[in-house]
Amino acid sequence: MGGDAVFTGTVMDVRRVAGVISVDDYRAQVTELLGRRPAVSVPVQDCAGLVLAEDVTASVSLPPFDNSAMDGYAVRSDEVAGASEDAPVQLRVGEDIPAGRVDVPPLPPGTAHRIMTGAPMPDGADAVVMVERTDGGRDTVRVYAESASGTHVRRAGEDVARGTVALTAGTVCGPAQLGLASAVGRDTLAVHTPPRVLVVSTGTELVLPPEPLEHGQIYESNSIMLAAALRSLGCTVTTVRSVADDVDSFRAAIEPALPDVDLVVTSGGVSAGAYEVVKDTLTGAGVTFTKVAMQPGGPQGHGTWDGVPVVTLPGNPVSVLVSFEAFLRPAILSSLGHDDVDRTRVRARLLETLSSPSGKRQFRRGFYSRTDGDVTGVVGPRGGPGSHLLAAFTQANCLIVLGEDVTEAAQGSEVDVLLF
Ligand SMILES: Nc1nc2c(c(=O)[nH]1)N[C@H]1C(S)=C(S)[C@@H](COP(=O)(O)OP(=O)(O)OC[C@H]3O[C@@H](n4cnc5c(N)ncnc54)[C@H](O)[C@@H]3O)O[C@H]1N2
Ligand code: MOO
Repeated sequence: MGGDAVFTGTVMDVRRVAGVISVDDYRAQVTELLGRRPAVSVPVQDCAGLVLAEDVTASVSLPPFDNSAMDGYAVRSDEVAGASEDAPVQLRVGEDIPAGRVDVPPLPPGTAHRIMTGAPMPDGADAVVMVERTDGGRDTVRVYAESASGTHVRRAGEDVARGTVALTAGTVCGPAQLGLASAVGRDTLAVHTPPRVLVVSTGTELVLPPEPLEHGQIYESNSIMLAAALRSLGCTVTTVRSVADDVDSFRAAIEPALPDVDLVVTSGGVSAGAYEVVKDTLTGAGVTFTKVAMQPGGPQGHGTWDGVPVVTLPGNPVSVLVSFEAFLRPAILSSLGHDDVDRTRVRARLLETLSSPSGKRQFRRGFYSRTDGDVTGVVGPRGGPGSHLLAAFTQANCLIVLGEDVTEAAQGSEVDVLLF
């Protein structure tokens, strides 16, 4: 079937459903809420993974001076012209020039300076003969090979010219970028630093391991997942792992921490029943609660609490992780200055037929694999659509995305897959 396959299903414009917002619009709102993190000066060694908030101009050229690419002898190329095993050229050995020598004397005619890799070329020398092409002499040296002008010489500025922009704002600082920043003399860089996040799990039923459970109680797991996901983006995370469904307890758990965090992420207490502690506390107090046209992860809220951005996620564990993928991850990456905030998206052929609610974008946990000779790959679901089915998530390496207009995606049809 491959690319010829079509989805069956009815088309529905989610924007026409009262009170429901599309995934893309909601993602844009959360991204706007988080904004752009301020630029902060950070030691270079702590910048891995962060995005530059400035152009880095080279204060020195790279290399900063002409230097030797080999251990050997700095020579005048015309003096070793024609040298060979049978007709070696003999030169007097002048100075030793190890790397780091700063008082390099010029090269007199008829002389070779012993020079090491990275050491500055002496004035008068225009080539290096590798030690292997000589007898390695200390007072005089026999040179067995000619060396054209420029041979084994690394020219000043051939990598980076002083005064030019070595790295542009918006660059993601990986090992090579941080190496270059150091090489051009920087010890700090202006970068967008990740937010400090307070993660709060609400629910009177929540118990922390290893306390024994009573019937009706469950072990708390959302804060562990969220903290891990947030830390993978570099965030500093503190957690409040279990707040009872009671407005006073919720306030008491969060308000004292607000001055020290940049973002609050809650889970639970946002749907339609009684005891919706997050909704009860924050409705009309800076947070808007919405239904997003997606499954799982429908009930959502976002806004500010005493000026601090708050994102309130639904309580079901799979909804938490899918919401992180759909909203928090792109919004945080954007706040950190990343242009590319999306997971790698590929097309894959479905290994079994899936159904999806009309008018909602469905995210199914899946396992994607490349197939030989296939530019896309194949994907099969892991577990059903239920947002309580966390175990299946641990078997997944991707999310299968079924669009709002899809009610059934047939086995063999192509679907979008977001790779973790
Ligand atoms: N009448 C309606 N009921 C529900 C609706 C609805 O639209 N109308 N939406 C359903 C959907 S979809 C979701 S998702 C949930 C969201 O509910 P809440 O955000 O209020 O979450 P809770 O009820 O507090 O918890 C849901 C579920 O998740 C478990 N949970 C919560 N926190 C944790 C945690 N930290 N660790 C592990 N598990 C957690 C909780 O025990 C519940 O089973 O509402 C539906 N209902
Ligand atoms: O939309 Mo809820 O998050 O599935 O179970």
